[in-house]
Amino acid sequence: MGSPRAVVEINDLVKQYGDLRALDGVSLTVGEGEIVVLLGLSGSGKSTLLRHIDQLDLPTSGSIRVLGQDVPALRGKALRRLRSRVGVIFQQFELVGSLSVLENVLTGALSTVAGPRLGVWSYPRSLRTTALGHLERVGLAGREHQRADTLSGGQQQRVAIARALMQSPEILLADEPVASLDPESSKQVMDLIREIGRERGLTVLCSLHQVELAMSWGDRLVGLQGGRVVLDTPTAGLERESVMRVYGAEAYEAYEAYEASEVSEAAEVSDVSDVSQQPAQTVGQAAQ
Ligand SMILES: Nc1ncnc2c1ncn2[C@@H]1O[C@H](COP(=O)(O)OP(=O)(O)OP(=O)(O)O)[C@@H](O)[C@H]1O
Repeated sequence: MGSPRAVVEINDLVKQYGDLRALDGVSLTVGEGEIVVLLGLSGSGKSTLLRHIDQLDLPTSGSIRVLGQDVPALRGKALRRLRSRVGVIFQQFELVGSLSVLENVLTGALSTVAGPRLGVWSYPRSLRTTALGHLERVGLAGREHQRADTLSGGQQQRVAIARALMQSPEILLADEPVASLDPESSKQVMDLIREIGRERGLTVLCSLHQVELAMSWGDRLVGLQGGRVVLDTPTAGLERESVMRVYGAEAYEAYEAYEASEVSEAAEVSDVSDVSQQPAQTVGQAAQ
C-alpha cells in the first residue's frame, strides 16, 4: 500500500507579528486520515499554525496547500468551499448559549442553505434529521431542545463536535478542545474526537498541552517550540522523556527533578499507582 494522499502540505511557513516570529519555518505534511497532535507550551505557535490551514491568518512567507488548494491565494467562493471542507472545534466551544442545542448544531450547515435562518424549523427537515443523528452520535440524544448554556463544558464541546460534523468535513481542526474541561470530561471528549475521526476517515489536527493525553491519543505527535517544529514522530512506542524536550531545557530539568523525587519517595511508600499522572501537570504548570 502506498502512503496516504497528502491533504495538508506546509512548507517553510513563517508568520511574523510585528517583531514577533510566531512561526519560524514550519514544514509539515499530513496524510489523509492521519490523527496528529500539535504539542507545545503556550505561545509556541500551535493556534497560529492551525489558523493558517483555513486562512484565518495569512503567512508572511512560505506555502500552505490544503486539499490540493493553495490556501493563501483563495478568495470568495473558493475560500468558502475550502472552509466548508474543514471543520473547526475551539477551546471555548463558541456556541450561542441562548439557542437550543439543536439550533447550534444546525448552524454548522448554514453555508449549505441560502439566506439567514431563525429557529430550528427554518432549516430543511433533512438537515434537522442529520443534526439529530449527529447529536445521538456524540451522546446527546434527548438534549436537542435544551439551551446550550445549560449544558456542562464537556456536553457543550460535544455540541460543537456535532456542529462541525454538519459540514461533512474532510479535515477536523481542534484548537485545545479540552483546555477548559476537567480530566474525566477531557478524556471522554478526546476519545470521541478520535473515534469520529477514525469512523469517517477524517484527517485530524489537534493542539494540546497535556503531555500524557497527547502521547496516547493520536497517530503522530508534532512538537512546537518558539514557532519551530522540534519533534515529529509516531506516537507508538514514544517515551515521555522525548516528548518533554518539546518543553525546553528548564521545564525538562524540572521534570527530571520531579521524577527523581518520586523515585526516592516510591522507595519509602510502596503505592505509586498514580505517579504517572503527575509530571505532565507539574511541568506544564511550571513552564507556563
Ligand atoms: N494576532 C496576533 N497578533 C500578535 N501576536 C500574536 C497574534 N496571534 C498570536 N500571536 C503571538 O504569537 C505567538 C504564538 O501564539 P499562538 O496562539 O499560536 O500560541 P499557542 O501555542 O497556540 O498558545 P496557547 O497554547 O496559549 O493557545 C504568541 O507569542 C502570541 O502572543
